Amino acid sequence: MINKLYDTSLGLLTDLYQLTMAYGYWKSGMAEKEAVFNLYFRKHPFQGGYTVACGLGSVIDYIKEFRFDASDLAYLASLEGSDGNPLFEPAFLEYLGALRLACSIDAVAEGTVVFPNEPILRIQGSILQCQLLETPLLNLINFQTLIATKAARMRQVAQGDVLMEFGLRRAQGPDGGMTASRAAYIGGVDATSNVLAGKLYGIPVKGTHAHSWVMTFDSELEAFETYARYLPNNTTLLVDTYDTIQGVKNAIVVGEKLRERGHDLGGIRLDSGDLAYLSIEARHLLDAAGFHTTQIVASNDLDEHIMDSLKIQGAKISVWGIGTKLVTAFDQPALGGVYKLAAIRDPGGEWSYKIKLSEQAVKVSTPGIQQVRRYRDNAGFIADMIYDIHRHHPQEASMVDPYDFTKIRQFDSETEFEELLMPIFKEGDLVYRLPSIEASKARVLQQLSCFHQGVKRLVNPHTYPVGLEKELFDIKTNLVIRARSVSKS
Ligand SMILES: Nc1ncnc2c1ncn2[C@@H]1O[C@H](COP(=O)(O)OP(=O)(O)OP(=O)(O)O)[C@@H](O)[C@H]1O
Ligand SMILES: O=P(O)(O)OC[C@H]1O[C@H](OP(=O)(O)OP(=O)(O)O)[C@H](O)[C@@H]1O
Ligand SMILES: O=C(O)c1cccnc1
Repeated sequence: MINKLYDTSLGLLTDLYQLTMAYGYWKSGMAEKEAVFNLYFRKHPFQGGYTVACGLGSVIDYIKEFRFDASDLAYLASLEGSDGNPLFEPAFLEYLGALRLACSIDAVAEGTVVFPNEPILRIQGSILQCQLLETPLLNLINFQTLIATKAARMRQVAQGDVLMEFGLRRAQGPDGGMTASRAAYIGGVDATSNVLAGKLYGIPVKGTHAHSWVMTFDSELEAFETYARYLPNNTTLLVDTYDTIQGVKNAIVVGEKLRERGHDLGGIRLDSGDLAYLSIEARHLLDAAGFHTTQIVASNDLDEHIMDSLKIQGAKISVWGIGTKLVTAFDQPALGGVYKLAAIRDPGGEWSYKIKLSEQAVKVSTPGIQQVRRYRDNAGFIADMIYDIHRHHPQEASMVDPYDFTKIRQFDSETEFEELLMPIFKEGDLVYRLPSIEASKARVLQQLSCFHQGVKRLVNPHTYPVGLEKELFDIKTNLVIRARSVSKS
């Protein structure tokens, strides 16, 4: 999608430092050193208790398209260092021009519920190639995961109501709008007003009309009548341009005419004022006139908290139109996903595990070639365990709380589980069939239904247990101790 938007290949959609490091690896003969990186986040967005992974579809498109074309190389050749000489030598640019990605990528499926420190993507390949992918992978996963999570939160509040995404006009540019529409649909909205997203992603498109339609006519009634005459099968009338209650009455007049012609009044839309009071009044008026199935649509700066409050107030809203707060993730506009080196293969073929130290314990990275095991019982998911695929003995496991090593949980060989990371690319070849966008959307609901209600609540959610398998925990602890002593010596 984005390459079409900008009419270019996408090798340069990265930070300059990835290219300067790549050059350094190439010059020093380290380019082919094998490495493993993990992409994960440290804290749920929106002070929530869960996160919905999204963006793998775009990652697959990106990796398939990845290359540096002649114009990219010409641009890189024009870059200069501080001494005015070219930053990159021609032989390196030739190397980039011939580069074909040969990384192996394992990832969790789109729509999977994930938790802090769990790898969403694990990338294994030459250090040079893994490094080049850091920025684009974070770009593709962070935003879509954020928006899918926001939409999932709204879906949890809306329960069975219809959710429409109206955000394109407020989105962060064209690509922000397109990706938000895709991620919001996977996360839980039913339709979008974004017609290009409808065409390209197969998302249902829906909409009402704007205030300008009403203002164009001499009266609101004439505006409603004209709209209903020409769009009798798409008639949701915006009733708040002048006086909302009078607007509902005018909509009922038009609804009666629609009925005489064999159609029905689809809905009315409220876009200002007290949405609880007005929706209850509108429902009375509509029901009294026999319009029991006419929907009440609400919009106006809605988010999951206002929706929740409106539900508690008994608002009679059955369709929610949500724009700005959804597509911009208004209260937390970025997910802090990171991409960290976890292992490097020695010349002898052995893996050497790596950690990034930090003063804050939560920021110390976890080493190893990781997989996530999600345990369940009859009631649903009970805990996730991050383990090292080369070390762990799969039958029985001890899981350590990484922030309190005295908390240890045992899982016997009878406990059911699923593994979250699946092979996506093997040495550059795609080995995964991306599920349909509908299947990814269904996965979110199916996954969320298996978590305790406390994990899903909006305020002070319960912390779902995520631990490290004991052997991995010990490896990490020893590496931290060693790294701290080296940094002091
Ligand atoms: N009953 C309610 N409880 C909680 N929040 C509400 C309720 N009714 C509306 N809201 C929210 O309150 C905010 C009201 O926005 P605002 O102050 O812009 O008023 P307005 O009615 O939209 O006025 P305007 O005519 O300028 O559009 C919106 O975010 C809306 O979703
Ligand atoms: O409020 P949002 O969640 O972003 O939903 C989209 C909004 O976009 C439209 O109006 P617009 O905001 O363009 O104009 P208005 O504020 O005058 O209604 C629509 O009427 C909604 O209010
Ligand atoms: O169809 C609508 O009602 C709509 C579309 C975009 C933004 N606001 C409303």
